[in-house]
Amino acid sequence: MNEQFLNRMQTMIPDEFEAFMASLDQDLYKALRINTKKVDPDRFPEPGLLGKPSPFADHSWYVDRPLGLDPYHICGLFYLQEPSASGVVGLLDVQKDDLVLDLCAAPGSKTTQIAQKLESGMLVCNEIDAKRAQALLSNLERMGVVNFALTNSESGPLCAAFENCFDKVLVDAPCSGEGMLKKHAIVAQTWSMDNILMCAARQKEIVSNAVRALKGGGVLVYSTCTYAKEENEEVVAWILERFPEMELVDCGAAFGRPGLKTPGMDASKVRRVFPMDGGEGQFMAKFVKKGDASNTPALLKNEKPNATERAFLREQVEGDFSFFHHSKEKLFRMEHAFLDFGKLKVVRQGVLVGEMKKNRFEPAHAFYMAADTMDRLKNKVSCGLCEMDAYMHGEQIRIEGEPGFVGVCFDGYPFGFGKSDGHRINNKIPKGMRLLPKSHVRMDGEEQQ
Ligand SMILES: C[S@@+](CC[C@H](N)C(=O)[O-])C[C@H]1O[C@@H](n2cnc3c(N)ncnc32)[C@H](O)[C@@H]1O
Repeated sequence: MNEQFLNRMQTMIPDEFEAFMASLDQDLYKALRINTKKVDPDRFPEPGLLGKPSPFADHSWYVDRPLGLDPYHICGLFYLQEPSASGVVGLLDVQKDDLVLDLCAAPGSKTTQIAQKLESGMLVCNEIDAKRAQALLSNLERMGVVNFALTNSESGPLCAAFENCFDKVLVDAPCSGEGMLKKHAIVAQTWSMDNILMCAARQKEIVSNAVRALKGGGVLVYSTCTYAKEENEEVVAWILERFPEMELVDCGAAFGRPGLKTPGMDASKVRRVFPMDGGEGQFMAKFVKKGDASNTPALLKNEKPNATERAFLREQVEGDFSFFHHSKEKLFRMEHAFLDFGKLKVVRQGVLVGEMKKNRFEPAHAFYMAADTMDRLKNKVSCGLCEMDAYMHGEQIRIEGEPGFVGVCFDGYPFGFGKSDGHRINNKIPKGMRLLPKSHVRMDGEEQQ
């Protein structure tokens, strides 16, 4: 371990340094957050998985094992989220009709948490790294998020295009990641003061853009998963000095501890979590933007599905949808009007329903995963764990039923779709999502690869 890092920690928390060092030898804190859009937390089907409730967020529970291959995880009933990370979104105080921007969103633990709080509102989540944006998209689909746009942009142009537009903005900034020491050995190997200072400069740039995108009266939350003061309290003090319109407000968290005393900011208003507090490490601060500057973002014209698309929707789902948009041959839907992003790179906006191929309509995986249609699907088949395991490995399954497209479910929860010939379901799980040949779904509750 880097000596300078250890010296800094000793200075930062002299009375608890030994406890901090001991925490480095303990297992990582693990937790899951129940997806309230897909399941009533009181009816979570695997209560045996849940350890103690996490103090950081509602519906978040400590767990004691890896659960990435748990069937309910694949169905999107929960998200595996480091417990202290789940404390950040509560500070945003998301209202169901808010327009929210998550500027640094991949892989999506906080963005999917924000989405759970929205109803008629909408989430714009952004990720600068194209590869990480794909991982984020996969999590958004798995969790069944409907009203979202995922952009792949630098923070500057995105925030300039949406000046004074957002009710809430989250900057979960790229940081030196000292709270990830145990998870990623690389953090310890590459620790340096230069890196901390580089991160701090980048954080200030991202926050400056975020302030621009926030409406007057709106809330900005700044968070990191590092302990370095230069990236935490000192960034907060810098924001207050640079942007007089930003007011630091008490983050109102009932967990963790106050920040470190720092000139130019009130450390009692921000929150820190160290491993001694029940999570790996998180810093968070909440600001309100003074004034009433407010812009309404430009919208795209609502489009109508064509006759083939309409026939598909009628055949598959009870009830109606509100907003549609086409891009080339693809059809997307949302329960919020589509936003106009102009020339910005949009990876996805809304639920991909499917695509016209010649004169046929080929549905998409995301369509069957959406949380708001789960109980409205007309054609679905249920399989047991062995069949799900086979299906997730790309095999066909034998189930009698009506020919045509069907949602394929485990315990009533869709995890994909297929095309039935009346006897067998032809596998339509996207290739990139299939399990590796030797991996198994939840054998003895363990992930095995
Ligand atoms: C701490 S991670 C975000 C974690 C995420 N909020 C979550 O809870 O799952 C920070 C993200 O910021 C992205 N990032 C890196 N440089 C950036 C920049 N200059 N502007 C915006 N985002 C950046 C990284 O690719 C990374 O995905």
